[in-house]
Amino acid sequence: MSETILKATNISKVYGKHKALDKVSVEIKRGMIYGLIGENGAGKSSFMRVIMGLISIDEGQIELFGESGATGLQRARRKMGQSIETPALYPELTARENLRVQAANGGVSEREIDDLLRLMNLENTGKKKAKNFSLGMRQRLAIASALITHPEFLILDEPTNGLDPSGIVEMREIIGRLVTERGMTVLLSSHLLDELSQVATHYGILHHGKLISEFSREELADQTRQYIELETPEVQAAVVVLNELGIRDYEVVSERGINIYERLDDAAAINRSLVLADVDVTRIGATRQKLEDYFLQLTGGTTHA
Ligand SMILES: Nc1ncnc2c1ncn2[C@@H]1O[C@H](COP(=O)(O)OP(=O)(O)OP(=O)(O)O)[C@@H](O)[C@H]1O
Repeated sequence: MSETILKATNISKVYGKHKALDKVSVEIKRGMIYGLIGENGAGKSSFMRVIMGLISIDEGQIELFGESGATGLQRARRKMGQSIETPALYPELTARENLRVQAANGGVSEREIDDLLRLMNLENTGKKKAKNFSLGMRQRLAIASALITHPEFLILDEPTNGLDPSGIVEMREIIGRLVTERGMTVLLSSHLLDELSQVATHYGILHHGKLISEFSREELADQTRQYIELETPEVQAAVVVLNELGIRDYEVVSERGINIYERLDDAAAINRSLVLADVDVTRIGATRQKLEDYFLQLTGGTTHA
């Protein structure tokens, strides 16, 4: 991962008196899937629009594919696709027919339509017209339309919004494929950290127009790591047993609570040892910090994602 695809520096956007973006800096390298997370109104769409050149900025610099300045950015944006302003889907046409029209509009060949239909899990939609598609199918068709011109960098605004759990999983898989099969770079947004948790390689948390935190997938996994949650009225006695079992990576988190960060598959055996030592256990089990709790922690816990 070396080439910088997007370098946005100190981007600010003001609507009247409202600062929708406040000195936002983001760097995206080739092959990254960058997830922009923020509650409604945090500025996600504004940032994406700014990057695509759909709205102007009040402050800051944008560099795309190493290019800057009006002409350079215009050239660079030809290598980009987006689903911010969803291309009009023709409701009376099938998925294939829609893509044919998009190919004609984009002045590109129809050669890849089959591959795009497969990539987007739309190959079996046959004669079904777009007006009869589910929301997930419509979103996938919109992405297929954005891909018809072979973009290297794709911007997707809330691609999982409104989808049911299986639709979300499908969308995540598809986005993963864009990177593995097509070598693309993706910037996408969601108001839920959890929805992008298994797809993005990097995250930026946007809150009231400010980028308040950035972390990688690995850092997120560390922050929200799995542990065994042990609840007992006899914390001191339990600690003695844990030490006897050779468990070192644990933390007493409350008067009745201990989090154990190792031997995650051994909760039953740990429970047996505690009971044998006459330590009351009111609850024991593997758990993981909820991503949305982590999000609230980052944003100050005052708002809901
Ligand atoms: N054209 C506009 N004129 C005035 N205010 C705007 C305009 N577009 C956006 N805003 C305001 O700027 C802020 C950021 O909006 P933006 O759409 O970028 O947020 P978002 O994170 O994408 O939220 P959502 O998920 O609701 O789309 C919001 O307070 C919004 O009301």
